[in-house]
Amino acid sequence: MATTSSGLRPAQRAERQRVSQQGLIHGGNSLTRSLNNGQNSLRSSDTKPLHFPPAPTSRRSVTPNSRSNSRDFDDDNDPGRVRVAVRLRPRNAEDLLSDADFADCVELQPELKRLKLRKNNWSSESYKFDEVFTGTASQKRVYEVVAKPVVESVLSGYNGTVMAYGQTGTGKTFTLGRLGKDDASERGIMVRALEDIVANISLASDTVEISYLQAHLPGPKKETKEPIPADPPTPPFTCWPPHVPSLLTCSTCSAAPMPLAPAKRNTHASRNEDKFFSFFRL
Ligand SMILES: Nc1ncnc2c1ncn2[C@@H]1O[C@H](COP(=O)(O)OP(=O)(O)OP(=O)(O)O)[C@@H](O)[C@H]1O
Repeated sequence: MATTSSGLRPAQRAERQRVSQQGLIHGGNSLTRSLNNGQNSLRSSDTKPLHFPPAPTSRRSVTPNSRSNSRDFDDDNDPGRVRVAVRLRPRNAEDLLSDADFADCVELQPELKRLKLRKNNWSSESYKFDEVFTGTASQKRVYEVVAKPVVESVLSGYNGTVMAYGQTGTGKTFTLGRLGKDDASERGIMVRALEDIVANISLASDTVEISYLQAHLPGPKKETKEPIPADPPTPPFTCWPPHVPSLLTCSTCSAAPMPLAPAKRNTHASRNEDKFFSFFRL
């Protein structure tokens, strides 16, 4: 988001806690077909397809973070760009307790795929995304719109990455990493992607390589001022046999220890600005 916290009213600052962006990076032409970082990540193995899947004509491609007064450019013809969705999480108990009402500073326009930030009564900025999810969007819908096309590309032989970006407490872990042990409908992108990948590969001949990376800004954080060391990148790892529980276990084992630091807005904050989840079919 282009707005800085220093210029925000309290309600706007609180609203920023609810808004996170999920960006997609994948190599195929698919729904959230954004970016073919494809040419570089194309596998040259004889056993893998070396063509891009055809671009579905029904899928729109728009550019995030365009101000409303800027030129909208429909770059459906740009197969290489990153596609970005924004998800507003529902108000949590703390928001409800403080009777925070965000409607006066943030307006979602899902049908236009826009998010409007009101700076004051006279001025607002509008940002356009590939997809806009309101607080009622289900985990299933977010997966199907944002990540499933990446999975489809991976199954076609390309590498793919789903990245969640946002301030602490905006729902990155919820969107990507929720396991759904108690409520299966809460399964996040990671679990759903693994389920689809494992269901569509040959257990006899395929291997899946996964990389899970969490990144945050090194140095003091605004809310606590204590320094938090940067995570080392988690190296890609492979699992055999490739079934979901073992992949998730490997993911947990391989992940660098996560620094946890309670924040005002998230008592379980991992303090990660970005979470990436990449998968490669080998
Ligand atoms: N879409 C959602 N629906 C319901 N609850 C949500 C949603 N998104 C997030 N939450 C809740 O909001 C809280 C903060 O979410 P989460 O821990 O995923 O944030 P985060 O962005 O990963 O934070 P951090 O970067 O500090 O780890 C959690 O209690 C989570 O369950």
